[in-house]
Amino acid sequence: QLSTSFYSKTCPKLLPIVRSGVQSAIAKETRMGASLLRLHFHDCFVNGCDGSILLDDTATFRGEQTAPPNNRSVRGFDVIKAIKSSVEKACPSVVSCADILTLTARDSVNILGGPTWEVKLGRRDSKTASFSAASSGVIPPPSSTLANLINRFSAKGLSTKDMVVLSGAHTIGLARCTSFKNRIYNESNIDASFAKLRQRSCPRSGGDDNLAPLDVATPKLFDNYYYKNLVNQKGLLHSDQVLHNGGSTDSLVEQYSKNDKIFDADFVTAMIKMGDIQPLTGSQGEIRKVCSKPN
Ligand code: HEM
Ligand SMILES: [Ca+2]
Ligand SMILES: [Ca+2]
Repeated sequence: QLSTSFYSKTCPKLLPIVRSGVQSAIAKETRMGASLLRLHFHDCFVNGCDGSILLDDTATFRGEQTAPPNNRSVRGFDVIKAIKSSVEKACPSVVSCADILTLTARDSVNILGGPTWEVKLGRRDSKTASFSAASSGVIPPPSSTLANLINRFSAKGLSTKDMVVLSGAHTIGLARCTSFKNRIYNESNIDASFAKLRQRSCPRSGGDDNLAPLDVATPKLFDNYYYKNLVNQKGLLHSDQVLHNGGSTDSLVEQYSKNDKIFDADFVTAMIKMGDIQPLTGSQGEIRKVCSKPN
């Protein structure tokens, strides 16, 4: 159903409009590339890539933005809003927010030094969002075991390999102290000097919103250092280090740590698969005029 040429007649300028919006957002703040990539992941894992995460809460509706995996953590809504308004000027009521979000994820990866690929388009927007689905554990928490990560991705039709390679998105961006505190104080499969370094800005008590880079080596570049860190026991999240902790995914992590080309190629394949999760197509859903609310 989805196709790379979906808007080629109806909105021929779409791709350059989105790319320049992402470019200027990243020029203002590098982290925004990471935030947009994560937003797409958190959209796709909750009832498919349908823009549901973009819907704001109202007095009578609680959507996904305040669910535990998202609350005080996901960001980038203003950038999506600005890009959508440029797209609406060029082609009113034609392009879905779900597709715009998918394109921003692709452009973010590429602008920060990663690969690019052709994005399949034609997703439509949901008319609602689900606080309960977003809170149910479909998006795995950072305390996850390897078995839980494998299961959660498998439930979305993604393989263990897809899970390991998509986790490589943690080559960019930041995490809050609360997401890694237990690991840096209580775990033993962590490089001692790395744990000390992170403890400096993440105290045992308090500081929960203090930020640290997910990739200690090259936090602003989309590369394979995430995997090199894991081999050296410098994964920030518990859910990062379980990918290289004597289990079934060690060899894949080692392969990606040594070969950036294979990482890029497998990442592209897995991103396309993730973008294919349960899209609304045809006459399902709608094309929102504003991404934060249903028409
Ligand atoms: C494998 C399971 C995953 C877990 C358990 C996980 C967990 C997390 C956590 C806890 C954070 C930090 C949030 C905070 O402290 O505010 C984070 C950040 C991030 N995640 Fe994941 N994640 C996973 C997979 C993914 C995937 C598949 C992608 C994208 C393809 C992704 C992209 C990101 C990015 C880019 C950031 C940084 C965001 C920013 O700086 O704004 N993650 N993730
Ligand atoms: Ca969704
Ligand atoms: Ca990096």
